Amino acid sequence: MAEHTDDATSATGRSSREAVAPASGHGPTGLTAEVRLRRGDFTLDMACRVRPGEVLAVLGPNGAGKSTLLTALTGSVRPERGRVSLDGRTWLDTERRIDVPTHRRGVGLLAQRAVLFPHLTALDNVAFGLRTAGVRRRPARRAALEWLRRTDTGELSDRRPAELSGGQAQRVALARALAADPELLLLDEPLSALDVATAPAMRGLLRRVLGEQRSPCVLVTHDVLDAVVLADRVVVLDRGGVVEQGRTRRVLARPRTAFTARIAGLNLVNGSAAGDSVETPRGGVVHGGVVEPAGRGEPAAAVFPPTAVAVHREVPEGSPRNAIPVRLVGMEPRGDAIRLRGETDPSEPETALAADVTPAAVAELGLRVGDEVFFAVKATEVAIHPVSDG
Ligand SMILES: Nc1ncnc2c1ncn2[C@@H]1O[C@H](COP(=O)(O)OP(=O)(O)OP(=O)(O)O)[C@@H](O)[C@H]1O
Repeated sequence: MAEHTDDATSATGRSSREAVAPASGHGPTGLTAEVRLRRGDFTLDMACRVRPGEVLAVLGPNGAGKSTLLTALTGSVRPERGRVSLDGRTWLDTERRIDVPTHRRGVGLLAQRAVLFPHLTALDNVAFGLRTAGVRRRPARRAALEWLRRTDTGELSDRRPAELSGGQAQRVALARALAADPELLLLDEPLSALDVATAPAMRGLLRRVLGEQRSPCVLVTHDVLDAVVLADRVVVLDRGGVVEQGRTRRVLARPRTAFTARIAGLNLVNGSAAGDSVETPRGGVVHGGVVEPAGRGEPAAAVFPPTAVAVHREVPEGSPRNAIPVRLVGMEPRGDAIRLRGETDPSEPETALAADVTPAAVAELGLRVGDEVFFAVKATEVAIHPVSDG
């Protein structure tokens, strides 16, 4: 996935460094969008930029404007003011009265539930888009079969949607969206309708195929794990505006709004994959259960909830625990518990981890901010995920 800076998304403002890029003709520049769109009492007013091959996750509470942003990008609703361009081609410019219709925007959309033609086989569903783009029947079917293989549904090519599970149908819908070689890929809660047994495999598949994509991708999700695994950058919307944005890891590690803090309630230890563990750049190792295998040395994260962490003064012995040395940098009440924040690397505050412990445990250990302690977590509580570089 692409390299980028932190601040490629900003609240709308003409003085912003993120003014819409001029049509350059110097190769792909990705998506640039600046929209103001009113729906009833609600106004979406934001700007974002997504580079070629980059995945931008859009997070935010219900009603924040995530779906409204997608309608502005697809062209199904026209913003009252705005500009949208893709690789320097203008899709929308309200000042210049340009508004390219949806069907000419080259958008591939994967929705919550697969929308497939019920009377067509999986193969014909995927080939359909290619046929309408003028590809002849046989090459279209060949390409469609290849896309089904890439989404692990090659053996389902003759089935109709009614004969597919939700997860299988979603894979076919992904194949269809990608087969059309979209200029912009939009994923609208692509995993939220899948059950807990199916979602991880689909998330892994998305990670693989998005890693190979050159078009920019906007991913709307409620699940912070989707952002961690799939996105290079995140933008957090609230009441129609951008409240946080930046590289995924940084935004989640240093949340600046209550919403982000709530959704970011997962510990992440980033490093590189080594079988059923993650090796950190400073030589630490965290063991866990592999959710999706990653090649040795690939970027990976060990993920665990603060409630799974126990705090010790000394390294706990004789149990299958990870013991991560930390310096306590924060202590605050959280419901019935106390949330401790522990810094693992003073030069990188974003590596801080959280532990939810009882007030009794804090009193018993006599914990104070500044103490050097160990955060212990059982390997069975840790999930190892391959992650984006974000
Ligand atoms: N057609 C419409 N007419 C009037 N208001 C609308 C319309 N569509 C959406 N809204 C309002 O716009 C606001 C943003 O809605 P939107 O669906 O974009 O939020 P969201 O972030 O996608 O929420 P969710 O996570 O619940 O899907 C909401 O207050 C919603 O009520």
